[in-house]
Amino acid sequence: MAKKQTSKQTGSVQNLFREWLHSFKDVKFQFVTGVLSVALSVMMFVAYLSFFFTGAADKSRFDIPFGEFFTDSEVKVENWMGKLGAFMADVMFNRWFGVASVGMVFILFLGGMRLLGARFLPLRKSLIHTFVLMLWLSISLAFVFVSRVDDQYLMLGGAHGYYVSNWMIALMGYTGLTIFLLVSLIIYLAVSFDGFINWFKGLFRRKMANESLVSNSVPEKHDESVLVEEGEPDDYDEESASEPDMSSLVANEPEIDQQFFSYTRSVTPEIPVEHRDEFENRLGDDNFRVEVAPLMDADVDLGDVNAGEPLSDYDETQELSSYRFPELELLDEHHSDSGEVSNEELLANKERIVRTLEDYKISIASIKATIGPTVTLYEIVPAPGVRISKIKNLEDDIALSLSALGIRIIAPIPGKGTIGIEVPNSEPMVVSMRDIIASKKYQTAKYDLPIAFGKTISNETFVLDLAKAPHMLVAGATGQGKSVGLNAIITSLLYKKHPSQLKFVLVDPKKVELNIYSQLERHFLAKMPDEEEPIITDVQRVVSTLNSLTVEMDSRYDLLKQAQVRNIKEYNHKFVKRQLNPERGHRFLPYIVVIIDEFADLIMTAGKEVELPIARIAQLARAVGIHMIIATQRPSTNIITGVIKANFPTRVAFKVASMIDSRTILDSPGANQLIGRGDMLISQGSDLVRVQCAFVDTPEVEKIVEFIGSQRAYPSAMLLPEYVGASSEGSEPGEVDLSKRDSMFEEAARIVVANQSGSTSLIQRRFSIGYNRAGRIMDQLEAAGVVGPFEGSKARQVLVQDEAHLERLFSAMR
Ligand SMILES: Nc1ncnc2c1ncn2[C@@H]1O[C@H](COP(=O)(O)OP(=O)(O)OP(=O)(O)O)[C@@H](O)[C@H]1O
Repeated sequence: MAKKQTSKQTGSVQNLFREWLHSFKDVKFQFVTGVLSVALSVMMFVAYLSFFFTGAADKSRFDIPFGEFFTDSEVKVENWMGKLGAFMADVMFNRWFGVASVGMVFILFLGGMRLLGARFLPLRKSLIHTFVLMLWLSISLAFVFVSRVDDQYLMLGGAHGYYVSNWMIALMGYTGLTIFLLVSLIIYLAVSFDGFINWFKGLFRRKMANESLVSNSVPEKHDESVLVEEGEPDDYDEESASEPDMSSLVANEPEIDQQFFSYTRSVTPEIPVEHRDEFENRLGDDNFRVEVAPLMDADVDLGDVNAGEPLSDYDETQELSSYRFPELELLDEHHSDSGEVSNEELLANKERIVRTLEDYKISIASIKATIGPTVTLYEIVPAPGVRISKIKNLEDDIALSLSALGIRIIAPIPGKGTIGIEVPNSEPMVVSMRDIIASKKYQTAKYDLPIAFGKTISNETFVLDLAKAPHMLVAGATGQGKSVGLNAIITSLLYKKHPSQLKFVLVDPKKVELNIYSQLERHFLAKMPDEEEPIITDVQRVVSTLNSLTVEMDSRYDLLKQAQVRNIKEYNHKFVKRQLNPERGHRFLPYIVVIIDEFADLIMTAGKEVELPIARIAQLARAVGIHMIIATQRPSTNIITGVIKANFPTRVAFKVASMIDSRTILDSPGANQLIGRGDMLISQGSDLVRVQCAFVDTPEVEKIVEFIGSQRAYPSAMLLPEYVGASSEGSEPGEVDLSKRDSMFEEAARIVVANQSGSTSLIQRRFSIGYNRAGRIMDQLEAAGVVGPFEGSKARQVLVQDEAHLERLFSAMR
């Protein structure tokens, strides 16, 4: 009884606390609090500033009793903010943290401005930094000025600094405290600022390098004075100064590479371009490290060596280095009224399950309940000799006796040998996206494309990697949570990925569902060059965008082949390590996630035209980082065809109308028994997991989009390659008018002959032109007899063997 009362009291305290938290979400409340905080911080700052000039004069006033000080109008002070100001400043300076108390004013101002909608700095980080600095500064100032306290009107370190430093001096002595303060400052800087450690190490390295250069023998060809004066590269040592061994350069030895690279980087501009090419050819196509070769060239004047820092890894985020990831505060906490399953409910359900089974002469050995957000799983161990199929057949009867919709029986639970009965909770809980994003599982997930879907039946956060999925089919009857699910997918990717690492292609024939994301155009979206709208709604545009994605896919495969890697991850790793030369068309490849809402509409209107490119992308695009998510309301076999199904191994089913629909999407029944509102089944191969989808409301998505959209962006959306329909690729060469050759015709022919590859994407890449124009040039090359006819996905055959032959062909044409 007493226990019940205590839990009731705790519940009401929790409710009060929740209400209090909720009041912060009220816009008026936020505005008023914001205005008050900013005003108070300004007043405090003025009082604080004035204290430096008026503190001495006002000091004696504080001897007057507190009540009298404030009530007696005869008592006057000098502070610019009057008695209140004098009092506040005295408290801040002398009783709290001394000069460092200004940190509190700063935080009050920042918090107030945030409530008014202005974001200068991240609030939480600023709070932590300010607090740490306040403590440190207060102790340090008190320590340094410890003997000069009594006759001063202001204690620089405040009472806090005074007492703590005195206590620490007694504890570890003056020397101990000095070391403590210095070390704590270094640790703080190292933890808080990324560049600090390198800078700190650099202090010692530079010193050591100088010493070693002065005292040791330096290879003769180096101009010692210049090297010493300009500072050595970080990892300079004698070994790297001596003649490098070519084999060590080619072998994958990162440290050595770095040394040579850093050492020779600034030499490279001195090497004639032809010279560099020679070495590049010798060492292999795309190896950035080949530029070290000129180090062996005795003619290079090393007197000009500008010993720079080692060339660090390529940072794809550099262009938008100031980009801030969305903050957790943008998401709301959604609390349903209760969401808790009472003991009574558990016991009653258990009783009913046991009784129903007994009615059918099924006895059980034990029963265990696991409470999930919307469903409770009762795990039954049947008594020996009971056939599982018998229990499964009673599904409807048990559902009837529990008078609950959406009972699902799992017989047996895979890997457990028990039978599961999932019973919906009478008061389902809403799983907030905020909780899922804040969860350790999502935060620490090392996935390439983490999707935080929601919570499983045992209340665990469910996160999957879209990069491994690798394509996803989402189905569910209208109003069962599909749109919320898509928003959860996009949100979880936005919270983890930088705009340089991920692009979305959003297709929304309904025109309303995904339109909300159009503000992300210049950060996260990809589109065709001539496309005006960032979200694709027109069916014909969808067809060309999908085809353009297949072109992008092919061109990514070409890049992977040239880089001799198997997938996007290895490719990007090589690119980041600067082992792939951007001048040879290499680029950092962002993941592309294609989301198609209402796939049924598309198939109905465009049929095979969309099905074929989708199937092609789904079959091949995984390795090159293109992933598809298609959603539909109508999971019938004419929409989700065999081809589509075979290529979309991850299936997500919200509640559907019938068992047939469930079979179409999941290959098994179950989705028809879900309870709706985000209740879903996720199938990955043979696994079927029931998950309550995280809830993210439209205003939250708007806030996230606004947060990202208002930041500095790329000049445009990522441009997909242009697509020319198959008809123009395969057009008759006779139709091409060679008197109107493209201005790049000759250059393109030379590249094709030099590479002995008739690939349109090669021309497109080399000249940075659209696919249309590159395709036209290729047709002209065919008409001129430089390349053979179009051969599908393969590059065309090159008919001209060398440049001399080509030149003869040109002169015949002129
Ligand atoms: N994960 C969830 N948790 C709680 N409630 C949800 C969840 N998902 C959806 N709902 C509720 O269901 C309603 C309908 O969801 P949603 O708009 O996602 O359905 P839908 O399947 O996309 O419908 P339609 O196909 O008609 O667009 C939401 O407004 C919300 O109230």
